[in-house]
Amino acid sequence: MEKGKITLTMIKPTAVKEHHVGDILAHIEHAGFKIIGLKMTQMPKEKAMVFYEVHKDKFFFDELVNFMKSGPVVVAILEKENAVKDFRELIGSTDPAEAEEGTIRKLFAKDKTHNAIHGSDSDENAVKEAWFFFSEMDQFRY
Ligand SMILES: Nc1ncnc2c1ncn2[C@@H]1O[C@H](COP(=O)(O)OP(=O)(O)OP(=O)(O)O)[C@@H](O)[C@H]1O
Repeated sequence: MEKGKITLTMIKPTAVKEHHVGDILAHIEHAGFKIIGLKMTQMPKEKAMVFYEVHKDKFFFDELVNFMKSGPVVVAILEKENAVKDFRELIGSTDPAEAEEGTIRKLFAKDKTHNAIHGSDSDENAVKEAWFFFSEMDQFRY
């Protein structure tokens, strides 16, 4: 797993429940990202709290954690040059009302909390988040 070339994404519970997993993964692959790790999982409250720890003092933290633990998520490690920056462009703004046309959040998000998808915000966090969800044998080179 090469820092600078990977990002971590998570398709959030509402998008999974509404059967958008296939469409979202197709969107990601068509944009040139290679899936090098992939799984469905459900985070217990403690794990969701750790994942979003940087937001623990924000007013939306409880709502965010409760939402993220509410159902299965699909997590993937994605590989591409400039993965973090390019992926954040592909997903669009946190608030879907502000997201550009054609972005994943514009297409599939409902509101700021139920915003369909996560993307790492730095190369450091991408690596950290990849190890948070995937062991060595679940990360692939091909
Ligand atoms: N003002 C807000 N009201 C409600 N929820 C919010 C707000 N700001 C952020 N969030 C929630 O917290 C998550 C993390 O916030 P962050 O600022 O890191 O946005 P992001 O990087 O676009 O999203 P993510 O980390 O999920 O990729 C957002 O995806 C969103 O679900």
